[in-house]
Amino acid sequence: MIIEAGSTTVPAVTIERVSKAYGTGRGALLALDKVSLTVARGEFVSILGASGCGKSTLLSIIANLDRPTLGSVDVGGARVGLMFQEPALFPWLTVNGNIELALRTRGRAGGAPRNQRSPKAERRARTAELLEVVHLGGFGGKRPHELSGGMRQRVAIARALAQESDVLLMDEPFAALDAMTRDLLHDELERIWSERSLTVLFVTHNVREAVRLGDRVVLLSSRPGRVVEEFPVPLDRPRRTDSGEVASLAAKITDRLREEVGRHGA
Ligand SMILES: Nc1ncnc2c1ncn2[C@@H]1O[C@H](COP(=O)(O)OP(=O)(O)OP(=O)(O)O)[C@@H](O)[C@H]1O
Repeated sequence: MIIEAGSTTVPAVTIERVSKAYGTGRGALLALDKVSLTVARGEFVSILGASGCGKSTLLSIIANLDRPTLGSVDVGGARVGLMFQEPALFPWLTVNGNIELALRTRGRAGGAPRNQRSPKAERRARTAELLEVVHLGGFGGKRPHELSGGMRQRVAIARALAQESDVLLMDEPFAALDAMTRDLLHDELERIWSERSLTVLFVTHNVREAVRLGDRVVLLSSRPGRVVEEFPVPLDRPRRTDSGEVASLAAKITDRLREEVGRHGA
């Protein structure tokens, strides 16, 4: 749900003419070339592009893990969370332990203290709540290796919520999952996104997934990454990945993507 102030949308992320070169001189590699993009608060934007077009580089810059060579990114003080293809949970900690650690590094249990509980008891209660949100109630005592890939990604979503992220950057988070689990997680992510008014930038190679989830699909060119075209997705939610409407817009975007990949001989 895009958040508006009066009749204008409120930007959550403003990317202005961001270029990124790795290395210097003749050996320099231009990964991003003057990428500009504004994402509204509460918007879900899918970013699509061929392999190596700089999608991960762009997310690292937005997360302030890397700096642009030129240009700027403004997240207006929002808390930015990152989620990767691999959930990167601590294997020696239980599910509860992984979430509680995220709450501890946030320095509080999330939200205002609601009663006289100790910080530890508050973290426990908050962890239990978050596990319910991702439909993992009762799994808090398990260790990551005891969970399926889909369940581990749900823990990663709960951890991102524990960090109270306003903006969630997702780098192919469901790419390693089977189609059925992916469908389920699409539904859950969409529910959590709309309930919590999150802003999401979702990187994927999968065109249908991009259309299934996005308010907008932003197509990046092959290296160097540039914004080639943006496709609004005017389809009612919830959508189904295998619906005719999703397939038809995905086919149009795939044609454009092929053209772009062909142009660069990738
Ligand atoms: N630290 C680095 N040093 C040098 N080159 C890098 C570095 N990180 C990325 N690159 C190069 O920058 C380009 C963009 O990489 P990036 O990982 O951002 O692309 P991507 O679109 O996310 O790729 P993929 O879809 O394959 O994950 C690639 O050519 C990559 O080899």
